[in-house]
Amino acid sequence: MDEQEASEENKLSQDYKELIISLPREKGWITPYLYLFQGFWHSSTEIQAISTFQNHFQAKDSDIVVASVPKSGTTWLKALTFAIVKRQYFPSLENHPLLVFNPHELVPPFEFVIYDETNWQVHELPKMPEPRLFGTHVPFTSLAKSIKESNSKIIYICRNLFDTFISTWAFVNKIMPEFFPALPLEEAFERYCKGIIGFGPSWNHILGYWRESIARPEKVLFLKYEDIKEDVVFNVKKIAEFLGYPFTEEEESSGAIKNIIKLCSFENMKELKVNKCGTMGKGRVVENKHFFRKAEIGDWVNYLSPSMVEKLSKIIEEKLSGSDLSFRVYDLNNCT
Ligand SMILES: Nc1ncnc2c1ncn2[C@@H]1O[C@H](COP(=O)(O)OS(=O)(=O)O)[C@@H](OP(=O)(O)O)[C@H]1O
Repeated sequence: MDEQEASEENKLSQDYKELIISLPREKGWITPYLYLFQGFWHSSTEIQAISTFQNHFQAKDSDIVVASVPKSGTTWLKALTFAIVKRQYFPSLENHPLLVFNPHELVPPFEFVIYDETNWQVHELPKMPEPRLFGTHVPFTSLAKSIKESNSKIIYICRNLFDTFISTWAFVNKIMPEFFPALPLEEAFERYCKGIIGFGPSWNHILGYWRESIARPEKVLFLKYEDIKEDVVFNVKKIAEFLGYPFTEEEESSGAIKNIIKLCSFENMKELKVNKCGTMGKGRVVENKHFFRKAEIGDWVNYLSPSMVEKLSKIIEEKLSGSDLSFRVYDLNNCT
């Protein structure tokens, strides 16, 4: 066992060490290994956090869970959800929490904050004002049972997998521990195509929430990054209605929707001090600025070779076939 692996393993309790050893494993992107747990690839510390979450989390009917594939618009959707749902308490944009907190702090993730051994915020749960807002990258099948059985709501965001892959690869290379070698694009791509990425295979993650949104449309709202970009007003109204916080005509005419959109826009958020200079996490400290890169549709054209595009296109076509699900891969506004 090398030094990095040992340091990951040290964070685990004995029971989890035994579980982890029994799982299939592959080389990780920013951790020594990813392990196949309940059909998806996770780091060892994520598995411990997910299991604790599954065993202990008690959902309330008023809870809202922002779920996503990593690097598909989570930060944006968390900001929009917080601004929409909590607008009664923060009607003014001049002293809004989103101006001084990163969206991941306001909508904490189960697996990286609440049930993560290093950050451990379980004691905060009883203090959270309702509706409680949570984030997660955990696949639908691995969510705590009480979320599925309660009347809590889930809003899910995903993004075309070409941009999601590039966004992930760029992010990983920025937050990589110094002693870790840089991850070449080609190597990352091969692992991605095999589904070996944290919380992957990404297509199975997407299909899990997609199918649930069809079976229970009142429970899961399925959103695509590209659709929100194309018509953000329509989607903000849709999110508000789905969550049970619709905008009144008066709010609409007074510019409440436009204000929320502006507050949560990439251009605004990226320039805030908290997002330029702030950090998050205790174990692996991540600079908030890395959550804001380009926010474009189709940036992948600058990175992927024709053969890579062909390979990933075929995989996506095969994996999503029969699901009635497809993605826009170029920004139509920038197409000539
Ligand atoms: N406000 C806002 N509006 C639109 N787009 C935004 C916004 N904030 C972040 N981003 C872009 O989203 C990408 C990061 O994805 P996530 O937020 O899902 O990352 S994470 O999973 O929470 O780490 C990443 O995309 P890329 O730029 O393509 O890498 C971010 O730039």
